[in-house]
Amino acid sequence: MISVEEALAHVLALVAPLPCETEPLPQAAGRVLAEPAVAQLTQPPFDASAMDGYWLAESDARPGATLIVAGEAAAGHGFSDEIPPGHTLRIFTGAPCPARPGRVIPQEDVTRAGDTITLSKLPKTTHIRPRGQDFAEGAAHFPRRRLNARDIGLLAAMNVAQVAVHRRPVVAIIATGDELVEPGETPGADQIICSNNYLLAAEVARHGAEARMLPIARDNEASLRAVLDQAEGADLVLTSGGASVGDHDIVGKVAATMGLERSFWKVAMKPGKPLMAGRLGKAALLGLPGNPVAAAVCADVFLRPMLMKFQGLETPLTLAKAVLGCDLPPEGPRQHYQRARLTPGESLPVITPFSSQDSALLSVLAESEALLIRPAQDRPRRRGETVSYLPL
Ligand SMILES: Nc1nc2c(c(=O)[nH]1)N[C@H]1C(S)=C(S)[C@@H](COP(=O)(O)OP(=O)(O)OC[C@H]3O[C@@H](n4cnc5c(N)ncnc54)[C@H](O)[C@@H]3O)O[C@H]1N2
Ligand code: MOO
Repeated sequence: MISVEEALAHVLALVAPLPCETEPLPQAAGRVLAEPAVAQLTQPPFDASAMDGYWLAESDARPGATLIVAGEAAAGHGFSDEIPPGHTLRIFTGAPCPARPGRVIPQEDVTRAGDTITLSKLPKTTHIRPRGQDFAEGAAHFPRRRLNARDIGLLAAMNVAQVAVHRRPVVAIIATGDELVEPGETPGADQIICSNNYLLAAEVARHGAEARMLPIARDNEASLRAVLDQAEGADLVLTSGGASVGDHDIVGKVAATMGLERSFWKVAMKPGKPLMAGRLGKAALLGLPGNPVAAAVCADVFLRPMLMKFQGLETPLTLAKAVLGCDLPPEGPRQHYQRARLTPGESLPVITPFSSQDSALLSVLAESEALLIRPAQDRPRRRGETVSYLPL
């Protein structure tokens, strides 16, 4: 068995960033830029008023001064004539200011009578947003993460109507097992519902990839081979079940006959021990254990980094710190990912693993907020000790 760190290095070695494609901005949220986006203009393009009020030249800015209103500027409607000394410009938020030193007095701070205003006090700020305050033409935006709504807003303001992004990875999802039926079907007496595919498809979508759900493969060579054939063209083949040592665990065997170059089989982690990975034709293959929680934990630890790398991102697993909420016994030879609850603590949150850690319990997994990580052969831990966890 190899360590989690070694296994992660192996799975990442199976992945290369996918080529880039052009996407119109409205479709770019959640995608990863393949090259810097460049601002096509300067923002704001002119000195802009930040308030509804009156623009006046700096030389006229004296408390008590009375000025004549010479014209009006609104957002989208500049005022191009000169404002002579002793005059002021009625101005609204977003309107261009005259191109000489001046300031905007909010309308609350003046007294208006007919065509004149009298200044009461002079605010400390000019209430003018200088040209280029946000960004200049040619400025680059290249966040190393999936684009969020705030990025899309910035790119739109930069007049970037389309972006170069990495292609989304296509993930073929295959469940294996004679016992499985799809949700909505009526299982026979010895059958259960296939849940792994749905959990995995949701993970795949959540991380910006495209899930291709394939039919359930039965526990025989012909069926599995036929379904694996349907994975043709996917960037990643994600199987679950049939990974262990039982007579019906045939994923490794069948994939080998189809040319799998196996990187590893079995990882010193709990749950997730029978995990396998390799290259199958042009695709990477990640063979998850069938136990639903084992599949889910392996998705958190291995699938997510793979999906990120396909999209040009190398995001290390970010572990957080918490304080143990209970005593724990020593650990065995595998790194243990314990499903746990988080509650607020003094400086760090308090983490308390659920009492049952059986890797079939989806009800416990669904309540979990974190995976407490216990190193292999960890000594007993006492309540109050600081530990690491993977947030869910
Ligand atoms: N003698 C040994 N037996 C087992 C070992 C071992 O080392 N020696 N490892 C155990 C561990 S750890 C795991 S994890 C499981 C994983 O085995 P497989 O990957 O071969 O999974 P299956 O046997 O096919 O299924 C296990 C379990 O999960 C259920 N399952 C499978 N697919 C789905 C699905 N799509 N949706 C919902 N549930 C699914 C299946 O019905 C089984 O109950 O092996 C242990 N055994
Ligand atoms: O990976 Mo298995 O479920 O360790 O429980």
